[in-house]
Amino acid sequence: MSGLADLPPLREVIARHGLSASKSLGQNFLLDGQLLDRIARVAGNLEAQRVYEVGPGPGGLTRALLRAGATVTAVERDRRCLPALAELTEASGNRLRVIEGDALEIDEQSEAGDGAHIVANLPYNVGTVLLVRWLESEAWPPWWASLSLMFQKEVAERIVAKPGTDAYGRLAVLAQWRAEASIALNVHRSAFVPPPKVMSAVVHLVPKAMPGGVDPAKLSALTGAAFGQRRKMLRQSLKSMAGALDALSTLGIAAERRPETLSVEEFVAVARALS
Ligand SMILES: C[S@@+](CC[C@H](N)C(=O)[O-])C[C@H]1O[C@@H](n2cnc3c(N)ncnc32)[C@H](O)[C@@H]1O
Repeated sequence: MSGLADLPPLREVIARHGLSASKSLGQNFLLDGQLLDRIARVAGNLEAQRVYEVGPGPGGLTRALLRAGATVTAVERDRRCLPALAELTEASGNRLRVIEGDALEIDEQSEAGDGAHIVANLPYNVGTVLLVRWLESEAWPPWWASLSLMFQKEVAERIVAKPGTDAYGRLAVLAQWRAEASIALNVHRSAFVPPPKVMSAVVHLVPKAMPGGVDPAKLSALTGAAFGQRRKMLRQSLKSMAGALDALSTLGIAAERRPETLSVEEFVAVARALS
């Protein structure tokens, strides 16, 4: 039986299985083994850890995760990729289990198991929907141990943005409320086949230990209303949200401020008062 070291180069696998990249599935593949190892290391030491990978495609990142010693559950929508992934399952001595399906539909917690590290290189629209779902988990700490996710650079910058910047908005407040969020790695567009139009970056998020008492839906509604009219003062943008202006006044937050001047902690304090 062949092992991971004996696998043919990814380019060969892609050609043999006819895996031309599909635009509608947001497919841009990474083929450079060293870069893929660096991306896998963003998740930390994966020796004997469980990983949930979304969108393995032909399996470049999956190979790196397996090389790092992880046991991987992967969900892939494109059935054309399954034969190439089956070869990886065999070469890894069954440390890879592949589920054919849509990551937005499956019961990921029971498939991946509590404590799994989530790693994904996804089309950015699917990635942001999943990120918000993982961050808005009712149970906290959540079922996952960490998130290492590739985004287009502009989205990555919105996740880690600080108050007072143009990139600061709902995504920054939600992400930094519940996690330590950082850009771990920039990835040049030329690393992908085919190259996308924009640069990418891997964001690393680790859940924060935190007290409860804040309803994620309230924080989402609050930041949605405030940043939905980001040029307006809070007095205007929050006027139709029951209790919001009273909460601002109780907390000593001036209603004349604009949303990008509020810290994550101030948004969370208002959401707590509304929860
Ligand atoms: C950008 S490619 C990355 C492939 C591979 N991980 C790599 O780094 O080379 C995104 C992958 O996600 C898959 N994908 C897209 N939407 C998906 C979804 N909703 N559920 C599961 N997989 C999806 C695509 O088929 C594709 O294989």
